[in-house]
Amino acid sequence: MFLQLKNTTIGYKTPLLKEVNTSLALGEICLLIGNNGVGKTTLIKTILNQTDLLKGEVLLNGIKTEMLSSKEMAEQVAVVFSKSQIPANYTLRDLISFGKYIHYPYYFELKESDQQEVEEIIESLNLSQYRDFQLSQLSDGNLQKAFIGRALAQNSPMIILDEPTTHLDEENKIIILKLLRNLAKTQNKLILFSSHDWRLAKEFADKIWLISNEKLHAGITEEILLNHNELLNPNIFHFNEGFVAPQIFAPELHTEMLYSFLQKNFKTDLSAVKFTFTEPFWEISNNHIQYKCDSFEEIAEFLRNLH
Ligand SMILES: Nc1ncnc2c1ncn2[C@@H]1O[C@H](COP(=O)(O)OP(=O)(O)OP(=O)(O)O)[C@@H](O)[C@H]1O
Repeated sequence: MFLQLKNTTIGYKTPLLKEVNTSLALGEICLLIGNNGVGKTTLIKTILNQTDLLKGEVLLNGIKTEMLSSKEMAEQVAVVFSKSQIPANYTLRDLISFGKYIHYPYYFELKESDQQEVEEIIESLNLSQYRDFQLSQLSDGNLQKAFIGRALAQNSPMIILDEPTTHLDEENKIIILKLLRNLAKTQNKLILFSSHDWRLAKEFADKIWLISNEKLHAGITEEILLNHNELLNPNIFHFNEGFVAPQIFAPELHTEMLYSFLQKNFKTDLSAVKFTFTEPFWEISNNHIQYKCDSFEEIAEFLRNLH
């Protein structure tokens, strides 16, 4: 296991997360989730040895992180912070090249093989046409890719990203998440990333680390979701408190859409109403009344007349 947490307690004066025992292997991609302020960034900083542990150990590649110099740490882990400062007057190629400088003093010329590698990273991220752009001229999506490129140039086995999809539109979020999963699978990188877009991000993650109630719940994505009903339970979106869902017999997407429509528009208990979707109609039954609707507008009208 590349990253190991052993009886780890993290926090500041008071603990945020207690007695964690878990690990991650190379080739895995893990999503770190939890409400604002539960300690995601603190956990990341603790792994990076930027914040002191309160108790226990963190091991990277079998070595306690507190034993690693900052250079040795950089050889093991590359980091992309969401609030990364944009260095002024540098091009995209410069930024990605910076990843190589963990290996040399800053005044060194990069070796030809390093320059070649930087070019390959630029190509692999589909950024060739922006190679010589100033960073301030890049779109948010491409800038985020460039920061990931810098992390790749560092050649470390693990990459940690703090909210890599913040500020991106849906299309760019998916591009970044696909890219991260590809890196884990094709280059055997261990990727740990936090995200508030976790409903989307979970589609790309092998594992989830969920922080709640000062505990870290770690496991295979789908298993964590199954065991933490509160994450997927649509009740959390309920706009109307008094709404109780009807029985719905329909394909998954139709069920979801009907549920979504009803919970926004009705405050009532619909548990006695049964909806069955038989293309192209919704058959509705309620206390021996049968009705057929072919649009959500008609369904709304039917239900309004019912109550
Ligand atoms: N240097 C510090 N000293 C003391 N307390 C801190 C320090 N940094 C953060 N905290 C507190 O620790 C708690 C966890 O903060 P952290 O940034 O780790 O949460 P987070 O889960 O990343 O939150 P968010 O989702 O909002 O980014 C917060 O209550 C924060 O105020």
